[in-house]
Amino acid sequence: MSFNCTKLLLTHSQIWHAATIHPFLQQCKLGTIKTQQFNTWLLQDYLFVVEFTRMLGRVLASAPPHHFELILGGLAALQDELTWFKQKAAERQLNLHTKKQPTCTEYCEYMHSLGTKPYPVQATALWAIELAYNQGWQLPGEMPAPYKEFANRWGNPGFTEYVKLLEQQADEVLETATDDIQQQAEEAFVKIAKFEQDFWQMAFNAA
Ligand SMILES: Cc1ncc(C[n+]2csc(CCO)c2C)c(N)n1
Repeated sequence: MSFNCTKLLLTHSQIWHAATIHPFLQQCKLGTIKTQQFNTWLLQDYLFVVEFTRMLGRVLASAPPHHFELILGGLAALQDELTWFKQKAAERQLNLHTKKQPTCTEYCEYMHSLGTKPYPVQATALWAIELAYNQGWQLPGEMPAPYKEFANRWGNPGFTEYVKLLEQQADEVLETATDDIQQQAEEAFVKIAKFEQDFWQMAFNAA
């Protein structure tokens, strides 16, 4: 089998499972998540998405021109995403000028470090980060209000399509990458899976 995103998911199915199926999301689905847990996630995720926006800017700077369209679409969508996060925080009377928790800080620093990695590694990381939310919010099934809005935002068919196109772009450059770069991409995938699991746990621990 050639080296691609499917292979990464198959090779690391267990850790990917832990990244996308977490009690935090299960309790959103059950409606039993505590406000403090959810609000912690919301605030920390806003801070994460700010740094993710910067990461996507760096991915664009490393990408071949025929990959620009998808990445530029993603960057444009982040304007709305950040505004929406601010709205959700305001509705809950949360202060966005909050300190990042250590897990969030570490993940953001890792995203920053990806900027010096070869493009196939960055494309793989971008796909993995988006897939984690696409699957994570989709897998539990229909969620009750107010979580339904969150689940739909990242579980909807349009977002699923975007993530598929990110996978295609990553696959295209992974297939012809050197063994060393493929190995770096694999390391990035595993690291991101662990960060995703830690991020859910960080919010869950806020109970
Ligand atoms: C910890 C964490 N991991 C992944 C995402 C996914 N994500 C990052 S930016 C964005 C908006 C669309 O590109 C989405 C869905 C997240 N939000 N938080």
